[in-house]
Amino acid sequence: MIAVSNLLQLETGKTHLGLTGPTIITNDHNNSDNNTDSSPGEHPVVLAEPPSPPSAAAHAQLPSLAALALSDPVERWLPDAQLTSSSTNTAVETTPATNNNDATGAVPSKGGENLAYTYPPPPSGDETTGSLPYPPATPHLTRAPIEIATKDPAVGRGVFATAYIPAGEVVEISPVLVLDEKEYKGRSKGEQDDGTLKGVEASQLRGYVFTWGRDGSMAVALGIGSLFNHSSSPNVTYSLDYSQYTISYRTAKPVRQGEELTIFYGHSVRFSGTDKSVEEAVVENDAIDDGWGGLGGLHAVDEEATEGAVDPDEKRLAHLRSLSPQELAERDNEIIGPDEPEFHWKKVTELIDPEDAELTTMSCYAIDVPARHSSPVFQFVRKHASRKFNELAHLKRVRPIASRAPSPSPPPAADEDGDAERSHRSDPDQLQSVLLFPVASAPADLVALLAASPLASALAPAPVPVVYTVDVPAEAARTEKQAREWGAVWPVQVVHVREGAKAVKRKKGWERAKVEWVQRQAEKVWERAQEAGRRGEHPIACRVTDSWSADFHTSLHTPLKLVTAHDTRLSTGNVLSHAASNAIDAVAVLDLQGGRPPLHLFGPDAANPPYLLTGLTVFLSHEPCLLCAMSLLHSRIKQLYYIKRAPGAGGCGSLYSVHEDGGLNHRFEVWEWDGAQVGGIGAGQDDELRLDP
Ligand SMILES: C[S@@+](CC[C@H](N)C(=O)[O-])C[C@H]1O[C@@H](n2cnc3c(N)ncnc32)[C@H](O)[C@@H]1O
Repeated sequence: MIAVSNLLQLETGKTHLGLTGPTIITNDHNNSDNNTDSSPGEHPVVLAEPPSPPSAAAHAQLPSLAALALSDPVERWLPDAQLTSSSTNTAVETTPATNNNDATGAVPSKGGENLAYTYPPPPSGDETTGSLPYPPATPHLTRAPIEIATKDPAVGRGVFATAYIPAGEVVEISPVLVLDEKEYKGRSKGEQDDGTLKGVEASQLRGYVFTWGRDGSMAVALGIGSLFNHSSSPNVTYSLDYSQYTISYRTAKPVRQGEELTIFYGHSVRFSGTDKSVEEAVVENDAIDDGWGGLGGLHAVDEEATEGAVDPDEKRLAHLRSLSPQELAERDNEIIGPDEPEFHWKKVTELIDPEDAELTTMSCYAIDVPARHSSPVFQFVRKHASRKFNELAHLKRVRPIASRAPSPSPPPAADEDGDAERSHRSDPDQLQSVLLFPVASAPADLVALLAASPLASALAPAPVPVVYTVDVPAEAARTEKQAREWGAVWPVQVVHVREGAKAVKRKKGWERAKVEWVQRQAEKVWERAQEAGRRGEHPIACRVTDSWSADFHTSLHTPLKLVTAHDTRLSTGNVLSHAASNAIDAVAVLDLQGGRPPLHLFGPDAANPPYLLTGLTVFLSHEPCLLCAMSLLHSRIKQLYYIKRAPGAGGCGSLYSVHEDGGLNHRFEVWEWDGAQVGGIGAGQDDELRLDP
């Protein structure tokens, strides 16, 4: 049971516990991932519930395991500010519930709610003799090399490896005993909570139950499942199987012989009476019910840590709110160029911006003739050109011999119709090189044709000069700089027009408000990925949001998030449960339930009616693998931002660039974090994380 206090109430009055297992519906008010999105005192709105696991009272007609698993790692909510400001008549509301049931004393939260729910200490045994309540080792039958032992009386029994266990091994599948809310809490839904523990919750079992679904049911894991102790860096992850009524436990990391196998009980935990918990279970200050599951009785908030602390985001918002509309617009619209320190993103593209292109050359035939004889050469070329279009249109046709040697600024060259004439007029005997044909498309009998051409007659009795090959620029220059550099090879035309798909890297920068919006979304997905890692999953997360539009968003706009999901390959044993897939599935489930936020909350790119992820933006902690990149493409996303590359596996820049393959039926923009690798959001571990090891 996670954060019993962290209840969500829909308009129906239905109350939900934070989910156990990787499933998440989060109370905005308390969830770190959204705290910075919210105004204090306001509460999030859950627009839709993911498919519900069965309640203890409704075990018939179970949904498929797959359907449940898909929604497991998913959080969905709308930002408070938007909902309160723009959708007061929206169909749903949430209110924080309270829980005063704390055997060890209620710990009031900032808002006056009692959020604490502290674990009881393990049975103490006989203090006078120091004997343990249970034998130091307990016999059991399991195929996994594990033993139940008490190595630290303050923690009680735990599960230890008797031999090395590789990562990914299922070490236990525990059947569960499900208790409904009334049985567990000793009171019916809606019944006044008088602050005393009742029912099963009043017993020792309080420290042994897992939240089971969202209707208040709790599950006792029979077998070894109840004996895993908590760690904030666990080596075992687990998943709930609502159809089988089991919880399976799988190693998330290799475990050494003698090492304790631990699971993660919840975002922050408190164990009464055990000093160990203080170092072991660091209390994190603002997240309570992450819905990850874990055993019951999770405490809540560390008030001391948050008391008086000013949320930096709140401070920022307060400043922004103090600005006049004009001041705000000026600030928001200031363009931050890609080379400025605040700009942390680089576009992921294989396409080369023509303005940055290096010189490429092609081989051509040329001939040197006095300027006065240029015209017969041009006529000859026109007559024998094998292509309808002029393959050398991007080049000046003529180069005065004097300028053949490279020079920083070649003299203006003669062209076919104008400059040649001028050069002819200025000095008709000036020798100049004239381009004939690209070698690849020249007539096979070029020399013979020239010998029979009017040029030969014009030059007679002098012979037709030798035809030679010369390398010339293969493309027109796009900038004066390119024209200067490439012109040293052969005079080239300058074309200032940008064209189509190639013109992808317009370096105009982003509005300040967009820079901040992208940064905040990226930080949130990164936090979520780290969180997943702490729980023994691969530290990969995905966040689906609306798309930035300068006409629609301001820096006061609360980032809208449709879903956030994390990778669940380790807990589910399904190698396809990548974060992006989980997120895409979650959006589909949301839509099936009609739970997508009202369209007016989205920027103008969102499809109307909604269709897949059309027009939406996706933030990923890591570059998507090829499969996920294709899934995002099929989902019709508008943009993708990722923080870390996945060398050898990524489908958006590393192995391949799915997002700009002209043969596929959709394209999207991709940006990669380019900020500090130390101290920034991309800092730290998993640089080389492979998505498909
Ligand atoms: C599910 S039980 C685990 C098995 C338990 N140690 C036993 O002996 O039965 C949960 C209880 O174990 C203890 N515990 C688990 N993890 C702990 C930790 N990291 N630090 C201190 N106590 C812990 C707490 O007393 C908690 O109520």
